[in-house]
Amino acid sequence: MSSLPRIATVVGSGTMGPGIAATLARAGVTVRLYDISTEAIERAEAAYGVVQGVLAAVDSPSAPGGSVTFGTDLDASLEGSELIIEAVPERLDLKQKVLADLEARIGDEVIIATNTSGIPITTMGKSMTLPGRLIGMHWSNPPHLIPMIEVIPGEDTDPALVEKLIGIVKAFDYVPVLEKEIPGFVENRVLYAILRECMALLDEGIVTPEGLDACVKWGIGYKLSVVGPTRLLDMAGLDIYQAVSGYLNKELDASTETPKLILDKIAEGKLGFKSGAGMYEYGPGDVDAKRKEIITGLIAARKTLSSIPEV
Ligand SMILES: NC(=O)C1=CN([C@@H]2O[C@H](COP(=O)(O)OP(=O)(O)OC[C@H]3O[C@@H](n4cnc5c(N)ncnc54)[C@H](O)[C@@H]3O)[C@@H](O)[C@H]2O)C=CC1
Ligand SMILES: Cc1ncc(C(=O)O)c(C(=O)O)c1O
Repeated sequence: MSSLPRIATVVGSGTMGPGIAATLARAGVTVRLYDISTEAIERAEAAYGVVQGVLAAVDSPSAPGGSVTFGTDLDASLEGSELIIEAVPERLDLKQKVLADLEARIGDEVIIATNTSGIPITTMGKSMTLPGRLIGMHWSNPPHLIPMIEVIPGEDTDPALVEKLIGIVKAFDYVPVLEKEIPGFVENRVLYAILRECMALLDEGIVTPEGLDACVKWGIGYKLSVVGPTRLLDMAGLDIYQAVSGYLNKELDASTETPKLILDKIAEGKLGFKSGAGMYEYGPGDVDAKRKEIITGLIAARKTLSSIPEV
């Protein structure tokens, strides 16, 4: 029998919601995508069409019977749902409010998974009557293309739920990574360590944005897409790591605040693709073209990586 829920609800249809919904639907789940905003639901309906094409292109597991419906009526969206995936903005107060509100509308047996980027699950569950039903399920963006999900139980999570969620993730052919709870979880701790150093290098004028992107993409990203960091150390030699880390680690950026470079851009309204400018400037049509190039590249890379042995 499939571990997948028959009906699932995704709460929040922004950047992440449509891809999450589409991935589950393609695996045969009846998915209801809910948002508080009508405009967000309209955008999600348009995004869903594009995402479906991408899932077909990567030969994502396909089972009959799945579907996505879109709506702004919460009770209708929760009707019969066995799994709720919360994907509202990354604010603890908002998430706690949404979780408490959801709980008041559902039966005790319904599981709630949160897609938080790194807020501790235990903290989030403090607003809940049954925090045992809450678990972290952190998808990576774009969620319909990155086939790995972090599974993070909080202190109060029912242990049986951990195995259940791992079974669900495997059932749609993604790789579950079980982790102990820590702010940022594993993926974003690593990503944000890289991004902190990158922003410091740009701020100090050590390299251009184009140079940084080329260096990290080919020197680090390409290699790490084939060999993980632990195996990379064996390939390089632990003695080399000792020699370099001995003088380099103390030089690395250790700031604890968001870089000024980023705060200045945000103050100018430059948020990235969503506002037409960010780290780079975009002319008419450029954002759509870049999005397309990224998706095409990720499809090609995923196919290649899926066809080679794990090292
Ligand atoms: N954007 C990313 O790259 C990733 C984001 N995440 C996490 O996923 C969550 C969602 O992120 P995004 O999709 O990027 O956010 P977003 O801001 O693009 O979308 C959030 C959506 O939630 C809706 N919303 C706000 N309040 C709501 C409520 N009370 N009920 C229902 N919907 C509500 C908004 O209208 C919006 O459409 C966050 O916790 C984020 O940290 C996780 C992985 C990657
Ligand atoms: C910049 C950034 N921040 C957070 C996340 C996340 O995983 O929550 C991502 C991502 O790629 O998924 C990200 O790029």
